[in-house]
Amino acid sequence: MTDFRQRALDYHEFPVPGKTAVTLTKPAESSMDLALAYSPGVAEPVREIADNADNAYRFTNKGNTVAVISNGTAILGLGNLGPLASKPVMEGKALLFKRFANIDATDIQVKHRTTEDFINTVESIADTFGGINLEDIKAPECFEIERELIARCDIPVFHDDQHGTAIVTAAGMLNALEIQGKNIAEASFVCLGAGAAAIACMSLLIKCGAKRENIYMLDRQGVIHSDRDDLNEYKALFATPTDKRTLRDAIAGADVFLGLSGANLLGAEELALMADKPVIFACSNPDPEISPAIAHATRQDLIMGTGRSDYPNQVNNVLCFPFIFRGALDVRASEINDAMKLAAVQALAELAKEEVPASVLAAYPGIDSLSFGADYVLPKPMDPRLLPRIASAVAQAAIDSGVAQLSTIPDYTQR
Ligand SMILES: O=C([O-])CC(=O)C(=O)O
Ligand SMILES: [Mg+2]
Repeated sequence: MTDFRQRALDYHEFPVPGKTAVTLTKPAESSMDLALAYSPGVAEPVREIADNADNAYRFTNKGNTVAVISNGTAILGLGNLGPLASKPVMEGKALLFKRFANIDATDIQVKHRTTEDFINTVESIADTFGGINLEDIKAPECFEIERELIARCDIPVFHDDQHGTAIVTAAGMLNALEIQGKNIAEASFVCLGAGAAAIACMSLLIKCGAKRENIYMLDRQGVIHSDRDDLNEYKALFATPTDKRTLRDAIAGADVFLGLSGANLLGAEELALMADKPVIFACSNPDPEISPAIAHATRQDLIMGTGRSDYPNQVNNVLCFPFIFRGALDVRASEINDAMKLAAVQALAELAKEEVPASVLAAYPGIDSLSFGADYVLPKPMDPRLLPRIASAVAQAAIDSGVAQLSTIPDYTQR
């Protein structure tokens, strides 16, 4: 483990600090190149954009850029460690945007006093970019931040920890429940955590057929029930009339455990109390609510997912955010709406049921076969089919729901 720690630090430090850099897309070798790139040539696109803002998509990098913006108040499952400490994660998201969807992402860490300050800062710089990916911002502020920025900006604003996580969770959950022979409308859910990801996941699962009355959500105080008077408006949506108070009370007989909270909060004794053939998605990063080793030692009939890449069933927003932005940017969608999110859920869930090409297996040494089942409920992040499938489904949904400004979907197989 210390070895891995050192390796991770070295990866970030050498050969140059950090994970991203800027590259040039135009020649800058001759004096003519410079005359075109800078003064006097640059004045021409300036005039065009001043005349018509849409020309920014034609003459600048706006249309292929996403700002990854955080204030560091909820970094992974590590907590509120401040904006600067979130920079490795935001650079990491930029790396993933580039690697998986060829989107040029810029990481931005915002130090602010009030929520309004943060909103104003992001609004003020939004026009620079084709889209805004909000990341690792704590609840409940993240809900107001996202709502306000969607209203004030005419580019897509997407809080990845809410919707990216929810889309991947919903796709994996639909598949896992199908494999376990359970119907989402009858399944009972325990959601440990009541932050941004938890609320978004349960809300999207309800849109996919889960019943609100079959859900127990827990925060640090225990079960969110109707007699509590300490609930914000978002948690209150999940308050149920019940005598259950603890995780142990809630989990007895449950079909699903969804963890979006912190490390090691689910005990083996509690896992043992769940219904037959349960689904456990322990998604706290980097350390899950229960380790797969303990979970599998406790019972054999479960399907287990985590947020990590080193175990089967990685339930992580990396399976969504690069591709949903690719589709949104390519048809210049003004927002990422529910129709686009549900299209992404469906595309992701369906892809897991298809045969896995040898090129995907080659990217995972140590795995010699993958097929739809308990250890493969979601596609692998290295699967090159994610881009064409999700981006085109999302772009089509944007067109069909009337938020796209362009009506042609690129041929992703030609990229
Ligand atoms: O970064 C990850 O692995 C997933 C994520 O967004 C988080 O945990 O906040
Ligand atoms: Mg995050």
